[in-house]
Amino acid sequence: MTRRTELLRELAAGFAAAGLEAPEREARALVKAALGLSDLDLLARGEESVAADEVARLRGLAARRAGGEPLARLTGRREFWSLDLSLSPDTLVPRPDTETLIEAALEVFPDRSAPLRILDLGTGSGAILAALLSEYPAAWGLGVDLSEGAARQARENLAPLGLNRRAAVIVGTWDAAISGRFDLVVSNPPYIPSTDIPMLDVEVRDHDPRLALDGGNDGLDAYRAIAESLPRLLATGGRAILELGIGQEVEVAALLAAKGVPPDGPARRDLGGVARAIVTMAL
Ligand SMILES: C[S@@+](CC[C@H](N)C(=O)[O-])C[C@H]1O[C@@H](n2cnc3c(N)ncnc32)[C@H](O)[C@@H]1O
Repeated sequence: MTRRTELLRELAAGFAAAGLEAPEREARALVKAALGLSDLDLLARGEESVAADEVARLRGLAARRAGGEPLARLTGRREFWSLDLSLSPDTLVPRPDTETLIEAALEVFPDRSAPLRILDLGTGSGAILAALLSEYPAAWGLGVDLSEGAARQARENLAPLGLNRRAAVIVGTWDAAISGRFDLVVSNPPYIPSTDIPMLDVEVRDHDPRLALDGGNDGLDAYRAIAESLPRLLATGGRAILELGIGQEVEVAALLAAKGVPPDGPARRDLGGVARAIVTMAL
């Protein structure tokens, strides 16, 4: 018989030996997610036993976690903007930093009842689109992704949230299949320079799809394509909000300005102080 506390200790010891940064926290997160338990279940009812088949399952998951597989990949789920999203191998794990884009949107479009037309380029799991539609109940949105698997996943995430009636997701390359204008164009494009990809943490390099990471030689390919199309995609008064990789603000601002859609000021910073969301001036 294995008690919850014993299992936690065993998994944490394995994670520490594997060099994970926060072994106890990781063990708690894995046990909670895999067994559907709360912090209270672990704290106040830690002496309860775990069934042998569950222990075996958890040991298997822990071995994968110790090998560098992110928790979100093991559970197939990730929370973004308090929305519970499903992942597939075709989707990036949405990052907390990306919530800076949602905050920027709420700042520049403060009227929550506005019937915004929203375009999310490279929608992946649909995280950004779902968060925006949940904040703007009268808005309508279109998600685009080159990956068919990601587009399918985005649709599967929008439906249980009741957002599919106000959204469509299509497969395509950036704006190729799109006509019409939008009040808000958002994108978290792939922005890692191709040659940096082998140096990324194993959790990212081996578990996020390459299509979601690779921004070409200098990391800016997607921004060039998006900047080119913004003038024909934005409606009067429209704004674009683009996520930036570390140190990309100056170059992306110049790309946008060159196409007549300059930033409205400094990029909004994420919680780590990184210039993360660049916002264009209203057209
Ligand atoms: C960094 S991920 C962002 C995913 C999601 N929006 C998020 O923030 O979690 C970039 C997304 O762009 C998509 N993508 C890459 N190249 C593309 C292209 N040429 N046209 C459209 N989408 C593309 C990828 O498949 C991936 O889903």
